[in-house]
Amino acid sequence: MNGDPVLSVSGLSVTYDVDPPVRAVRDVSLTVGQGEVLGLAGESGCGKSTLAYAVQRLLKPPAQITAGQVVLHGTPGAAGGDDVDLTTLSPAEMDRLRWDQVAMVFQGAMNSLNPVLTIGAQLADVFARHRPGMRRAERTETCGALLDMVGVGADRLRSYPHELSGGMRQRVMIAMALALRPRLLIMDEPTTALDVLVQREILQEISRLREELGFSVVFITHDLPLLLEISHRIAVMKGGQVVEVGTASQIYHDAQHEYTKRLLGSFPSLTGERGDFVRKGAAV
Ligand SMILES: Nc1ncnc2c1ncn2[C@@H]1O[C@H](COP(=O)(O)OP(=O)(O)OP(=O)(O)O)[C@@H](O)[C@H]1O
Repeated sequence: MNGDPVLSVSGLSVTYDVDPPVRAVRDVSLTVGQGEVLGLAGESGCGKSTLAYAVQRLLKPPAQITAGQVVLHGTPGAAGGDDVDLTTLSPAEMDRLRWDQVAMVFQGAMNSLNPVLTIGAQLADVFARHRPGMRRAERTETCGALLDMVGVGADRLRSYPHELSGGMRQRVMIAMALALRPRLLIMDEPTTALDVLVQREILQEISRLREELGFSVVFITHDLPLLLEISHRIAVMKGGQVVEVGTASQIYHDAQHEYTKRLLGSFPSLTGERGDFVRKGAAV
């Protein structure tokens, strides 16, 4: 990992308290560096989403964090720059940090926009809640700038969700997630529902924004070839545990764990043209 850590997860365990209990996340430890893209790979059901929701403290019963810490490290020199263990915060304290410091774009997020409110109104709502002192004119201007930033265009402020394509709506969700300039963006299968070209455009956009704004990304997907392209490091999960962490190149060229090797082997595309791209390296 390069740079100071933004997030350190240590010994985190989550259980769904059903009968019999499901230990969905088992003793997971991970670190995310400043400006880093950490890919989280693994087959369906291995616990990726549960881990992401636990970090954001968005789990609901019967899910329970049974052990571990999720420390959000402060920005050196910034006010209130202490390390905070998110698992110890009250719901109200966590509400203040969520979106502001750690934001999430989840699978199908584009369908969670309110159909009867304009895009502008929904973006403005983030500022109304988290930046109550912001004047209306500034809010409108900032929302327009955000839509420009993600390539939707400020002229769409008055559009309703149904007037935008799926890709555009997902860009709006990314704008919303970045509105308060969080230091960490968690993306859980953010482009799975989109066609491949739109998916690629959005990934390039995220990469550009990350370079411009300097936030870190945890990118979750079962699409290992995609992760090899876009991640600095990749953590491979199986049965609730992280079985291997390495740079994209280490994972591709020198996977240590049998499961990682099997996962790599299950994507024939890695030996084709795309594999060639991967072998030349470089995060997006
Ligand atoms: N509400 C729930 N009650 C009981 N078990 C659950 C619940 N939600 C998830 N699980 C179980 O927890 C485990 C981890 O699920 P999770 O959704 O985190 O995996 P995932 O890797 O994100 O999968 P996917 O890629 O399909 O989203 C699975 O065994 C799943 O069946």
